[in-house]
Amino acid sequence: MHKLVLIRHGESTWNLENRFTGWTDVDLTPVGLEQAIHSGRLLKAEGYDFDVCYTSVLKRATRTLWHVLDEMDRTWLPVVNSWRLNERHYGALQGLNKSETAKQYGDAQVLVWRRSYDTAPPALKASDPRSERSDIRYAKLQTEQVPLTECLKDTVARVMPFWNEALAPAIKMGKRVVVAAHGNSIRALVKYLDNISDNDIVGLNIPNGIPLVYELDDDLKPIRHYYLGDAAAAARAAAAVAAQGKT
Ligand SMILES: O=C(O)[C@@H](CO)OP(=O)(O)O
Repeated sequence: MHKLVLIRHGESTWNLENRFTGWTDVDLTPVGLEQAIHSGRLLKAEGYDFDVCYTSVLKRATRTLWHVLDEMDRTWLPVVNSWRLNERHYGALQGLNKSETAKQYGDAQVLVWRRSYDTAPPALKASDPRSERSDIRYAKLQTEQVPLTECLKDTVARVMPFWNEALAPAIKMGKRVVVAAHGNSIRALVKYLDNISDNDIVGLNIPNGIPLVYELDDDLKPIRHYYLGDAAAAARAAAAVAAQGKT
């Protein structure tokens, strides 16, 4: 039996301000930092240890991982950063307030933009100053690989090669893996792992800064999964994420 630990980053400044974030590289708030530290303490207290760590190229996730590892006295572990674990790109919504957007377009439309499987938010123009296409961290990618918007289906399509080529082989080799990523890149992984339908994935929300443990069999099929710590608090935090897009 393998254990895979997934952690969504701690609260970010734009989570606090309730803004669509996507690939915008905002930092953790003091609360987010505490959530990361708490996750590290919890993992250590529960006897977890890792051999290799994976995260995105966005600082809210990398910093979350660093603090988790610091608390576990494991800052020396190898860390692989991949853009494939980045948050889903939020297109022209990046920077907008979620509940103001719901007031303008309605709760139902914002739910579609936030949680539908295959409807992407309006795209950024490539010339928009918010576009990440000129960001040096993506310089080695083909232009079209740096999205101008994404639906979850698009995120699944770019996360899955990373699962197949990096995460799954490492887990199969017996390595203990932790992934510090984002609400929607984790939803993409969970959709695949639990074979969640396109309709049911709409209801899945991942809370900030709480380790989500997947127990996997030898074929990497999930046996069960659970949040570490207070399960009721994790459920409340997931419900609060769901409510962020309402008026
Ligand atoms: O804004 C975002 O990039 C994500 C995660 O914070 O938000 P949502 O939960 O609305 O998909």
